[in-house]
Amino acid sequence: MVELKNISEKLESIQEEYMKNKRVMLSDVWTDESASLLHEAIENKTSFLNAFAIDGKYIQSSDRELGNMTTEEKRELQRTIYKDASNGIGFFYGRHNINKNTEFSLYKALFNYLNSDVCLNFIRQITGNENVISASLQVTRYISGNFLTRHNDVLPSEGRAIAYVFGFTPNWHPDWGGLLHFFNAEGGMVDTFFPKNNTLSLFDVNLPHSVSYVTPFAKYPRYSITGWFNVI
Ligand SMILES: O=C(O)CCC(=O)C(=O)O
Ligand SMILES: [Fe+2]
Repeated sequence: MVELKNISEKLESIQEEYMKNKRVMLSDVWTDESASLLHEAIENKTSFLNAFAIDGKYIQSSDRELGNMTTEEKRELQRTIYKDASNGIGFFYGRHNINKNTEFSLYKALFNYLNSDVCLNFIRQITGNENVISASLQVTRYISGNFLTRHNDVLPSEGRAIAYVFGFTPNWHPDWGGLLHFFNAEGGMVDTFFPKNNTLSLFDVNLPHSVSYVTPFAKYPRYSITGWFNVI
């Protein structure tokens, strides 16, 4: 069983903040049992595929596939990824997709919970978006060298309305990167959400944002469960 804590007494201030900034970060969101079950599953029971693009083509490679590359191949891959990133479109991070066909019982329960009326009503209340009817999800892992350059999450074909990030990273140091930055329309940085454990960041898909480069000296991976609340 996974579930969020009841936070009805804080709801009004959360709503106000979301309405004002189109983003909000909540702390201590999962029940203690859910937080530790999810954390343990992400760390020990989840296989990640490394997502990146080469010449505009979306690629997902396992850690083993990347590990088996020669030094020369790795260097070439890095060069290609960095070239796109330097032009403003780049990503390199680990992901594990969860959907209605997922068999692992905890992730199945998580998918059902995030798509339940209890959870969707909570999101509708905070954001004022009454049309939210589904959630899509993935587990993500950012290790040293991973990043996601500035973008928005608008994708009409999937009806994305609100992006969410459940943080599962205790004891993160800002020097390690992996910071969720928000930008205004002029490209100025307006806010930063710091990776933490048992948090929920919610933001409007129109807000430009990025995940900063995770430095070579990051002690741990930055783990999250992330996705979108959708209107279709
Ligand atoms: O992990 C995060 O903080 C944000 C991820 C993100 O922006 C995305 O996956 O589109
Ligand atoms: Fe995003």
